[in-house]
Amino acid sequence: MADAVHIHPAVDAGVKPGSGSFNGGTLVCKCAQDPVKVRIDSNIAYNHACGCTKCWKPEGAAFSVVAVVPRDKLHVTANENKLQVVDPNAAIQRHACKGCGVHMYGRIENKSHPFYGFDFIHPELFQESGWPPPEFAAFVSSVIESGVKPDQMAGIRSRLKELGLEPYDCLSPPLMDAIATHVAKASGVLAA
Ligand SMILES: N[C@@H](CCC(=O)N[C@@H](CSCO)C(=O)NCC(=O)O)C(=O)O
Ligand SMILES: [Zn+2]
Ligand SMILES: [Zn+2]
Repeated sequence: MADAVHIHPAVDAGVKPGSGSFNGGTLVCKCAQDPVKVRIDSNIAYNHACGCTKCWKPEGAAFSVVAVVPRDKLHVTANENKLQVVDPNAAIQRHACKGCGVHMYGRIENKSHPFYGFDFIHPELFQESGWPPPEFAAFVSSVIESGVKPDQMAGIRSRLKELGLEPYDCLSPPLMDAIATHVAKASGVLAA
């Protein structure tokens, strides 16, 4: 039998509820010395598991856990010189630590992108606990692009459902609606 796929260490033992009063904290990379630190001065939103090939995942995990914060609530507070952009051509410019490879934040620079104004972060990097848990799983079919066998997908989707993470092959319906609304307003189909 193929080895069981690990979704992500933050959810493999069950999705832990948040404290209900989380309001930010400090993300810390995995370098033993001179870690990069990023301060977040707000709660996180739309926390989800993501199966896409571009989001950073810890060793052995098939999914990342990723959420958004307003870009003006994010500040790099230590060792910013260790950060480099993984792919300058991607919509989300992921700033990774050159020492440990962890992605500290992903920023959208294109002002007409539907999610402009939000930065993507991995809440497991908070030194504080209590952040709101992932709510759904996005880009589930994309794990095949990272090497998961297609015949493992039924098991992965049922495990995600068991964890309460509804699997979607793009984003969740509210986020897809937000994208379509943005596009319809930009084209004039909907009043801005
Ligand atoms: N099948 C592709 C999908 C990649 C993709 O579109 N990822 C999304 C979600 S990332 C956070 O949820 C996205 O918006 N990407 C834009 C970008 O990465 O710049 C794959 O798996 O690579
Ligand atoms: Zn590092
Ligand atoms: Zn992703």
